[in-house]
Amino acid sequence: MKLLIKNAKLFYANKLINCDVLIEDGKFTKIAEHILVSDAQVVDAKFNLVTPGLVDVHVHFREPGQVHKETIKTGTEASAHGGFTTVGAMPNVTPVPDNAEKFLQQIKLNQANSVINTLQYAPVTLDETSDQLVDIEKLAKLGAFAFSNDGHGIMNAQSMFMAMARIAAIGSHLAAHVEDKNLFNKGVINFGSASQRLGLPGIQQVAETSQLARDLVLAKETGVHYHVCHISTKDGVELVRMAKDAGINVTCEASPHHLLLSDQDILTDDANFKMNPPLRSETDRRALIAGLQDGTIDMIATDHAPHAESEKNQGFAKSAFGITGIETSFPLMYTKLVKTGIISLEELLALMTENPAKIFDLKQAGVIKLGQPADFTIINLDDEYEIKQTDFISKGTNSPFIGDKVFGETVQTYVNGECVYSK
Ligand SMILES: NC(=O)N[C@@H](CC(=O)O)C(=O)O
Ligand SMILES: [Zn+2]
Ligand SMILES: [Zn+2]
Repeated sequence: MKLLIKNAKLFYANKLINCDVLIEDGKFTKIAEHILVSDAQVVDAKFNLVTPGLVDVHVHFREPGQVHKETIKTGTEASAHGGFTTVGAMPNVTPVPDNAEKFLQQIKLNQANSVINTLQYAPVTLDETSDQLVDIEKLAKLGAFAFSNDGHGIMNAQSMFMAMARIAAIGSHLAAHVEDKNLFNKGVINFGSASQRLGLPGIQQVAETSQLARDLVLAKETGVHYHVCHISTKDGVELVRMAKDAGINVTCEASPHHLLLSDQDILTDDANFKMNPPLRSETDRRALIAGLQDGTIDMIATDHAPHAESEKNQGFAKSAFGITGIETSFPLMYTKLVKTGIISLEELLALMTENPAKIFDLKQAGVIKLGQPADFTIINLDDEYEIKQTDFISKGTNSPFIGDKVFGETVQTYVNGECVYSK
């Protein structure tokens, strides 16, 4: 089977080049200015962007347990629509895949239902809520690509310390939702002027930063690769910057919503602006942008957290935390960060492909290389379109960006040389 992509504006070796790309048996086999093959299926990319398939290390699909919010099928089809070919699925499903049997069952479900590459996180502790560690070594052997208690975090310092030591010993990765529950204050929004204005209980910034400081000390001691999920505060970015300068093995991600919105954008009691961590102040948002520009923030991750409409239309006090994000991430980042000159297109693509792949040792993802599986996405950077609720493939349409006009629509997405999304 041969597939020839003509007239690509290809992101290749950190540069954009105009060329043709040949794919044979699902792998990249030739990249050249002009390729002529008589027996290939031809796709004219029309000098649209051709990027390695986007990589997102932080998504929530809800299967098993809450398939009314999302299934692996709808989640991965939505991912393909967003240009993603590899995602890391968080383990806060029901049941939590916290032993060999449940983990293998989860992997089977993922394989049977995914149209892209779905990598599976294992939890760090039983049920994600106890202090008792899972069998880290066994779950890694069974294919856990990293460990995380996302959604809950790890309150007990000893559990965290032991988990880090064991994850370091096998060379895996620990991704942390940093939030001290004891400082959470039953909050539903950032603590500050917006929580006062709307009369809602606020989540203090120290809930994030105090636990992050603890973890950085433990990461230094154990040498583990420690990855900070959805960083949201100025002080958090500063802590990561200092830790990196001190040689601690820490990386971090930021989500499109924390980079683009602040609590000042919450004008009404609309829970499409409710997520955890919450939208912070404009000062925090700017610090995140600075962290993206100077490399303190290593990657963009969506924290795609779909919920049903009935779970999101009850105002801040009662609605679920989280927003859908996998279908709007690239266009939002491209329109609001690249077109405005805040970062370059090459920088954005690295943040969404090569960086996450390298940092999480995903050898088959994030770059276009000869011999590599042909996972790539064709993206139209020229035509503006509107983010519409009716265009989501995800079951979750809980987005604060509906109605925004953006550039960067996915034209086609390919996994192993097969088209898995076409506009
Ligand atoms: N981000 C959220 O607000 N919610 C996530 C959990 C999480 O990422 O902490 C979810 O699973 O819904
Ligand atoms: Zn989280
Ligand atoms: Zn999450």
